[in-house]
Amino acid sequence: MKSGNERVSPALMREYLRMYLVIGSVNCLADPVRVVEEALAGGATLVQFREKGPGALAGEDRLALALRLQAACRRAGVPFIVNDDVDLALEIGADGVHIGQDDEDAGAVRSRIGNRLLGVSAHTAGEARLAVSRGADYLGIGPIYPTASKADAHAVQGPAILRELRRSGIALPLVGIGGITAERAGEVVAAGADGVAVISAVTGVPPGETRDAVRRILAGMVT
Ligand SMILES: Cc1ncc(COP(=O)(O)OP(=O)(O)O)c(N)n1
Ligand SMILES: Cc1nc(C(=O)O)sc1CCOP(=O)(O)O
Ligand SMILES: [Mg+2]
Repeated sequence: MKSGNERVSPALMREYLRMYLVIGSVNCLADPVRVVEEALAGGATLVQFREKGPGALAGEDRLALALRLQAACRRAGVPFIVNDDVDLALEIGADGVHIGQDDEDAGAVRSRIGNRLLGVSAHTAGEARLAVSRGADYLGIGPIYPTASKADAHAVQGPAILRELRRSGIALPLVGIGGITAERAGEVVAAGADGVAVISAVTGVPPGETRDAVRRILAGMVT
């Protein structure tokens, strides 16, 4: 990723959001490092380490996996973001953090992480405006469609939420998340997202097919 001491520009952030892989070991049918390497070869533009849920790694195993995935991203020049755990992100020198409405306060996280990337989940225009004022670089908006990858997901919003946020004046880079497939990626971007964040559409394909899964999603966004 481009390094420097300044906040990421909205233009570069939009590029990073294009094909955003969210991944944890529990999501994978193959070694997560292999999945990430193949996804990067297919054109993934940003990777989030989301190691949570039943069966998730903890302690040293979790740290070791984070370091291996981070190294794969560094080799590919793609930013690596940690979900929820600001301490882990700082410990390993990650490129950023993604937090939700039930996580640490976005303003406090911004103070802790300096100019690293900060993503914040938002479900309404009010949450979006607050996240912007607290220093978010992008917003994760979802679930756009039904998802089996997050047990405590909010109600499905449909692509309409993206149009609504844009209409209400939210100009920050946005990424749609939740149930997005190659077939649906085009309508998510057409509704106002700068890209798509996916788990199962990439991690749920048979080993060896990950690169093509990513390529199909990218192709689905070309209008
Ligand atoms: C890109 C992106 N958008 C939204 C989320 C969800 O974050 P959150 O609501 O904090 O839920 P968890 O992922 O922590 O369960 C995300 N992780 N990434
Ligand atoms: C991590 C996450 N956050 C969501 C939200 O709505 O904020 S939905 C979700 C899971 C996305 O996984 P899949 O691509 O397999 O549906
Ligand atoms: Mg969270």
